[in-house]
Amino acid sequence: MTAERLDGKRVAAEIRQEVAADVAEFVASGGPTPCLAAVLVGEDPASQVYVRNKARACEKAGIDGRTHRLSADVGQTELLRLIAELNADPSVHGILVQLPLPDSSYDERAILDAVDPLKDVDAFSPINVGLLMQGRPRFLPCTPHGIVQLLGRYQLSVAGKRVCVVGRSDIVGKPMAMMLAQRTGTCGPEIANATVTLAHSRTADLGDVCRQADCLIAAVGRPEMITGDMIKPGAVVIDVGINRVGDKLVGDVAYDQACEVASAITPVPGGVGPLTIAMLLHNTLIAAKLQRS
Ligand SMILES: NC(=O)C1=CN([C@@H]2O[C@H](COP(=O)(O)OP(=O)(O)OC[C@H]3O[C@@H](n4cnc5c(N)ncnc54)[C@H](OP(=O)(O)O)[C@@H]3O)[C@@H](O)[C@H]2O)C=CC1
Ligand SMILES: Nc1nc(=O)c2c([nH]1)NC[C@@H]1CN(c3ccc(C(=O)N[C@@H](CCC(=O)O)C(=O)O)cc3)C=[N+]21
Repeated sequence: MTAERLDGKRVAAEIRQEVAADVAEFVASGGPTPCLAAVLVGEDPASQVYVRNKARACEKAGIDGRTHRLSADVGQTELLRLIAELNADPSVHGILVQLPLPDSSYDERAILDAVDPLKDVDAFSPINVGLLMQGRPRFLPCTPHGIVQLLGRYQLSVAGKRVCVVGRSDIVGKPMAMMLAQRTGTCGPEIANATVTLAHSRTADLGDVCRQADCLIAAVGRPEMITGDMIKPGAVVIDVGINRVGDKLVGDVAYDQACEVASAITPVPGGVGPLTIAMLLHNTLIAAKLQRS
C-alpha cells in the first residue's frame, strides 16, 4: 500500500484564506484590525523560524502581527511586566509567549497564567484548558485543532474508532486526546467520538498499543521512533513531531516505512506545522471578536 499524503500545507492555505475573508468582513463591519503579539525570549533558532512564519501569515490574513523580542536574560519580572502591558493594551487581542523559554530561571507556569484568558490564543491558561475539558471551549489549542481540521477536510472520521495519541504534553497530546473523545459538535462539527488511548514514556508494550489504532497520532519529539511495524495496516497516521536532524526536519514517524502500511499520512514538513499557524490566526480573530463585545 502507498499511503495518501495528507497535505497540511494546502489545507492550511485554505483555512488562512477563510480567516482572511472573515477578518476583512469583521473590519468592514467596524471591528478593529485583529492584533497578535508574540513574545520571543532568547535566540532559539527553531522559535525564530516559527515566529517569523507566524508574522508573515498574520500579514497575509490582514492581522496585525507584532513580535516582542527580549534577550534571554531579561528575567521573570521583566517578562511579567511585558505581559501585563499587553493584557492592558486594548489594541492587542491575542498574546502568545513562544515556548520553550530559554532556561529554568523562568517560571513558565506563572508566565502562561499571567496571560489574560480572553487573549490566550494558545489556549494554555487554566480557564481555557478547563473550558475545553468541560466541553465548552472558548479557544481550541492550535495544533490539535489543526489536526481536527485536517481530518475533517479529508473526511477521515474517527467516530467509534480507536485513536492512539503518543505523548501527553499540555500543548499537544493531552488536549488532542480530549478533543477527539468529545461529543459531536463540542470542538466543531468535524471530528469527535473516538475511543482514545493516551500513551507516553511509561506505556508498556507501546508497539502493541499503537498497532491497535485506526488512527495514530505521534507527538513525542523523537525522530522516527514510530516504525512501520507499530502501525496497523490501513491506519491514518498523523505526525506532529518536528525534529531537526543535521540540516533536515524529520517527524516522529519513519515516513517511508509508514507509507507502506498506512492508508494516509502527514509529511514533515508540510503536515501539521502549517496548520498550527493557520489555527493561531483563527484564534486571533476569535479573540478580537470576544473583546469587541
Ligand atoms: N507541528 C507542530 O505544530 C508542533 C510540533 N511539535 C513537536 O511535537 C513533538 C512533541 O512536542 P510536545 O508535545 O511539546 O512534547 P513534550 O516534549 O512536551 O512531550 C513529549 C511526550 O512524549 C512522551 N515520550 C517521550 N519519549 C517517549 C517514548 N520513548 N515513548 C513514548 N512516549 C514518549 C513523553 O512522555 P512523559 O510524559 O512520560 O515524559 C511526553 O508525554 C516535538 O517534536 C515538537 O517539536 C510541538 C508543538 C507543535
Ligand atoms: N506558545 C507556543 N505556541 C506554539 O504553538 C508553539 C510554541 N509555543 N513553541 C513551539 C511549538 C512548535 N510549533 C510549530 C509551529 C509551526 C511549525 C511549522 O510551520 N513547521 C513547518 C516547517 C518550518 C521549518 O522549516 O522549520 C512545517 O512543518 O512544514 C513548526 C512548529 C508551535 N509551537
